[in-house]
Parts: sequence; structure tokens; C-alpha cells
Amino acid sequence: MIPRTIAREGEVIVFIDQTLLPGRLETVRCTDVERLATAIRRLEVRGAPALGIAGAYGVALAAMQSEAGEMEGFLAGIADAAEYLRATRPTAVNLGWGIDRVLAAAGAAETVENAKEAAVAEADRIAAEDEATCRAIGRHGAALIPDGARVLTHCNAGALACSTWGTALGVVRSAVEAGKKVSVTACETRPLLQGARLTAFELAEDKIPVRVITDSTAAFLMRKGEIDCVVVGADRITRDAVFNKIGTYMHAVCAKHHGIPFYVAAPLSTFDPVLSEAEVEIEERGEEEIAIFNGKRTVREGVRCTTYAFDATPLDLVTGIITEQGVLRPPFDPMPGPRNI
Ligand SMILES: CSC[C@@H](O)[C@@H](O)C(=O)COP(=O)(O)O
Repeated sequence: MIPRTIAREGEVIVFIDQTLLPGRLETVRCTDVERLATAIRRLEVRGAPALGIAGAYGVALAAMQSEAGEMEGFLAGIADAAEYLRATRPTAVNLGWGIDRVLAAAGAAETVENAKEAAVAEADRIAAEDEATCRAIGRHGAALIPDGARVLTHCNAGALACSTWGTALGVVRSAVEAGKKVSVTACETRPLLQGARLTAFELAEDKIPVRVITDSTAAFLMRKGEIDCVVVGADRITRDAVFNKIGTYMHAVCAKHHGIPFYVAAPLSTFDPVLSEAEVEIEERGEEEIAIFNGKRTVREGVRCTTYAFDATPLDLVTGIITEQGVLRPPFDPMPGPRNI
């Protein structure tokens, strides 16, 4: 098992730089909010639950480093840091959820000293809860995975996207731990290759059988009968759709066509039932992520590229949503979530 994706050592936030994988497994020791925000923007730290922890630790870092002596100035300072971090990535709801939990913990204190302690304690709690949450998702999800299953996944919803264990890959790990034989087909996940670089890396580290395919191979494998179920993570679940890495919707449509179960594994912190699909901002990234491949320009200069980082899968394509409290089934009504539980 690889080390924890993100953790705190005193006033230092230590995280794996995922942009270097699979070639190098290196950690960054981060001491300021600006560096952490850059890491989130550059996808050194990525994946919804890991973003929740990163946001929480970012606010905790601002709190620890604050020199304000009065509560008003202290709270204004950490609120500024919070908004700076929140703006780094708009789609994954966990980022704002982690930030808001730490802000609330600090805001409930009466002195600056107590507020600093409360902020750090809350961020540590968010990081610690993540493993228990992923293990519970894994246990509930493992029951859905038949022995011998060939699971298709997209992007990386594994240990690297959380603190450890993972959501979609947590389901796979728990099924393997329960003695089932499971193999994974990882879509490479264009354009930043989280499937090829990260999912394949962490499953290979754990000696779980994995192969990598181009995203466009998935439909053909389903047609050939080589996929038994699809399990993916989520960045936000609104009352009508699951937002996840661009390409997820395409797999859901294909799975439905071929009668293959399509599962989403996500903690309750990813639910946002107050919003509907149309109200969610989908992150668009720099055109160079598509136009430049392996250091070379593959798209003629001046040609436009559309770079959505995520897509939305309507709930009628989802067979079940695996949470830490159990498996939700259609019609997913009422939808649970941090804002209404
Ligand atoms: C458990 S992680 C779930 C999602 O965050 C994951 O599938 C995903 O789409 C991540 O996208 P990324 O752009 O790499 O942050």
C-alpha cells in the first residue's frame, strides 16, 4: 500500500505529488496556503475526498500561521485563505465541504488560541474520518461485486484520490480482501491519464490484476462481454446527476445499452442534493492539456479545444450509489447529503 496521499506533520502538510506518478513516488512538504492552492490547481493533489482534506488542511495552515490577536481579524484572515482555496477547483463539492467544516470549527471558538486548535483538530478529524468512510464504502460495495468480476473503472477513485483505500477502488480492495477474485480494466482517462498513471499504479502496487485501455475501447469490451460491472467515483452528486471525470457519462450510456450494472461509490460528503445538474459549474481546463501530448503539439495552433474536466451522468443510468451508510437504489429519492442530513 502506498503512503497516505495527504497528511499533517506539525505545521507542514505532506502530500504525494501525483503529477510525477507512476515514474516517481515523491512527497511535497508544503508550508503555505499559496503552495497548497497551486498543488490543487496542478492536480498534484486531486480526487474529491483528497481535495476535501487538502481544503481543510489549507484553512488549518492559515489558522496556525495567523498573527492576528483578535478574533475578528483572525476569522477574516482564514476566511480569505478559504476563498482563495475554494476558487482553485469548482466542481468537486468536497473541497468546499472540508473548508467549511474547518471554518465552522474555528468560528465556534471564543479565543484565537482556541480557534487555532479547533481548526487543526477539525482538519485532522476530516483526514482521519476519510479512511473509515472509504472502508465502509468498500464493505458495502464488495457485496455487489461477484467473485471473478471484471470491473471497469474510469479516472482514479482510489487511495490516491482519498487519504487511503479509495472509493471505487476501495470497493475493489474490499472485495479482494473478502477473498473474491477481481480484475480491473482501467480507462486511461484522457487527457491527464489518471487511469493509466494512477489507478494502474496503485492496483499494481497492491498486486490486484489490472489492465489499461484507451477510453474509446470500453464500449467494445462491453460488447465482447469482457466487463461485468462499472464502478466509478464522483465529484458531486446533485439531485439529478452524478458528476465525475469527463468520459464517465459515455461509460454509463454504454453500460445501460449492454445491461451492465453501473455503480457510483462516493461518501455522503460528495452529495449536494440542493443543486440540480444545470446549476453546477463544470471546470474547464487549459487547452494545452488536449493540444499538447508528451511535450508535442498535436492540434494545429489556433484550433479551439474544449476541455471539460467533468461530465454529468443522469441518475436513470445509475444502478446504485455506494455510500458509507449503504447502497442507494433508484429512484434515489430523497437524496441524502451533507446539506440535508
Ligand atoms: C474518489 S475520487 C472521485 C473523483 O474525484 C474522481 O473520479 C475524479 O474524477 C477526479 O478528477 P481529478 O480531475 O483527477 O481531480
